[in-house]
Amino acid sequence: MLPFLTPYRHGFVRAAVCVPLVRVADPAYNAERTIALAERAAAQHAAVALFPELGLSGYTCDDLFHQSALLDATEKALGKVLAASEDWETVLLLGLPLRVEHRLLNVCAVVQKGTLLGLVPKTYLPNYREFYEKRQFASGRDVATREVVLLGQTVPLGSDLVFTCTNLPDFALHVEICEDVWTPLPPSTFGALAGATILANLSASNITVGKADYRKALAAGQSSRCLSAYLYSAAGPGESTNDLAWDGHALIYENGERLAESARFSEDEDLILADIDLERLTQERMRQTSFADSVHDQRERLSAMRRVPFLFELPNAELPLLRHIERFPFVPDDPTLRDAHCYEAYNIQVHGLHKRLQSAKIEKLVIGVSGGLDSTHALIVACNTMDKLGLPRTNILAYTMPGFATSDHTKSNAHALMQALGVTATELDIRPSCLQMLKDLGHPFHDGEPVYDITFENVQAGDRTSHLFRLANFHNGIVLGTGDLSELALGWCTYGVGDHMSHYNVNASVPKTLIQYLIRWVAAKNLFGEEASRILISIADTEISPELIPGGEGSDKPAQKTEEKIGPYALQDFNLYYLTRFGFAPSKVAYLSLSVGDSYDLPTIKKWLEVFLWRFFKTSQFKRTCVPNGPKVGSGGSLSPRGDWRAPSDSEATLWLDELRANVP
Ligand SMILES: Nc1ncnc2c1ncn2[C@@H]1O[C@H](COP(=O)(O)OP(=O)(O)OC[C@H]2O[C@@H]([n+]3cccc(C(=O)O)c3)[C@H](O)[C@@H]2O)[C@@H](O)[C@H]1O
Ligand SMILES: Nc1ncnc2c1ncn2[C@@H]1O[C@H](COP(=O)(O)OP(=O)(O)OP(=O)(O)O)[C@@H](O)[C@H]1O
Ligand SMILES: NC(=O)CC[C@H](N)C(=O)O
Repeated sequence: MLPFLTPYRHGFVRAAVCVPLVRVADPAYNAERTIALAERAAAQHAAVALFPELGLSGYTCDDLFHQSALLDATEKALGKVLAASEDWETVLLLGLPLRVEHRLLNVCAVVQKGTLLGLVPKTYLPNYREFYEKRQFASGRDVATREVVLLGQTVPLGSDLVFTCTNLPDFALHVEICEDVWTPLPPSTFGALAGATILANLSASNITVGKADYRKALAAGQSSRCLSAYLYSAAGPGESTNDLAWDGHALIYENGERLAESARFSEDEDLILADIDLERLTQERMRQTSFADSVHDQRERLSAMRRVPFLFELPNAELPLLRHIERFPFVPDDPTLRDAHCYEAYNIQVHGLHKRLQSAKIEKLVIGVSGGLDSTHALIVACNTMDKLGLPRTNILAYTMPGFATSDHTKSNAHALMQALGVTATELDIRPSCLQMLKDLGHPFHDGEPVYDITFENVQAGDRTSHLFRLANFHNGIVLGTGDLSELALGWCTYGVGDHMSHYNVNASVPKTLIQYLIRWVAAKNLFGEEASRILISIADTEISPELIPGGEGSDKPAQKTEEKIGPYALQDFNLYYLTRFGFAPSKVAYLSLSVGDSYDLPTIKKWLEVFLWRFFKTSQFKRTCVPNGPKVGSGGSLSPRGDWRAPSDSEATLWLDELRANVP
């Protein structure tokens, strides 16, 4: 088995996109520069390395393409690269002009370990505005043969080739050339439907103002629509600037996400690398059933496509993961993106509640406000919803309900918040009714014994819920739920008569790490005024606790620290995202978590992942199979049985735990 610390162990392959220095009509020089970059890609254990369109001759040769001397020399240059490739595992994608059936094709030679695996011709030749390719070239559609003899090898030729790695079947490659992806039906679409996970484009796109963004949109769009990776390499320094300019734009995209991009306009050659998550792509194809429907519709064409097998010896060495992994998948590192996510999450929540109140013709909300994160955020959403409905915020009946372990700190924050927001604030002491219930149960706490068991905890959570529901009846309102996605994943809520239940829950699809950030975001935007912002920051800074078990004598702090019990939310939200959104095995989740490169070491990651697996797969699904309504907020996140997550409440967790224990050192 490969070492744990290599991307190749976890379903990734490494891709390189190269922008060599070229000299127009100097194939010997171009071969030399190509070999130098290919060697670098091979040394980095890349599985594939892409070069630009017509890179061995230069793209801008114009009518020189019809000079035999140039064509002969370019074939010779290919022979040189082919010979150099003997020792490399990396599959090289090289651009050159090639004579076939008395026509000139613009092709990609697919080369590995001294073998010509295939030749892929350009299908769509641009012949408009600055482009005159039809003057020199024919399309791949214009030749009848499906095989040529080149440099002594018999090689398949066509845009219908899918290069499939026999020992890593998810690694399947399709190639197209520049303009091909500018068309409504790019050849790579069929490549993807035929099973290719990596689509490569050899390009020689000249640069004009704004065009780089357009290329990125194409790469993002094609990779998303095809649930694939998209590699793109535009020609760079050295191409003729007779009438055009070249920026050496190299891109690696995966399912709409940019993994790597070159610094453009460099006067030097360039090479970018990224590790592509093939498992993520194949998981996505399995999940998105419309992908298979498209295969069905195109089956005639797809079944005629040809597979070219090749072997890629996996590097048996520790390698760093060349890919940025964020600790907080629900809260992006990039400030602009994060701001946009917060705006959307918040508005989705408000929109959901707005519609529910309107359609139920109910104008009042009942909510328990603890001074903790979840109820604070739900209260903010409630206020904004009332504002939008044109109803007074006093229609929000907010109750702070101290129990046996409520700290002065959270209680005073709860009061201050309710006042600053202008809602109807009431304090309701639950201790008498809890004591009554503990007495009815015969619980020793009623007789003064410090027994703080689950019953003691849930009596308080249940009593609050019981009060809130009856208050809703009494005032003709609905109970606003506050429990978040992370708690639902971990089963960290009191079932039924407890914080599990409400009439509508705006937080059900919002993970704790995002709630924490949303509260800071609302404060930073000062959406509810200075005083509210100050309190929001204080709440966001408070240690997370359910406050159900009292601290020691004279202590104002509750005994429970949630994250000591169920693990840091930073880790558990990470686990939640990768397990439920992508279906990755626990060992891969641990590997990704370690690849974040922050202060969490592997034993810590493993320990809390084990807790997550046990709680998520074994003990808490019954809580998720019956949850109140609430809007789905993020792509990685709804556990509603009516939406994203339908699962048996009586399954085993052994499989996941064993996989973790067996495969994580
Ligand atoms: N598979 C299954 N199908 C159907 N029912 C099942 C079941 N497994 C257990 N049960 C039943 O469910 C009971 C367990 O569920 P439950 O009554 O909810 O109790 P439980 O999950 O044991 O306790 C709730 C936990 O959530 C924590 N909590 C509560 C409230 C708020 C927060 C917070 O921080 O936000 C945290 C609290 O500290 C405690 O650890 C079992 O005693 C059993 O009766
Ligand atoms: N002292 C309290 N007063 C009023 N409501 C409370 C109180 N404690 C808990 N609740 C209600 O029960 C819900 C669950 O309690 P819990 O303490 O888990 O959540 P929270 O305090 O809002 O946020 P966090 O989960 O971050 O602590 C709260 O969101 C709140 O609606
Ligand atoms: N070489 C090409 O096929 C270039 C055409 C493409 N539309 C571009 O501008 O990049």
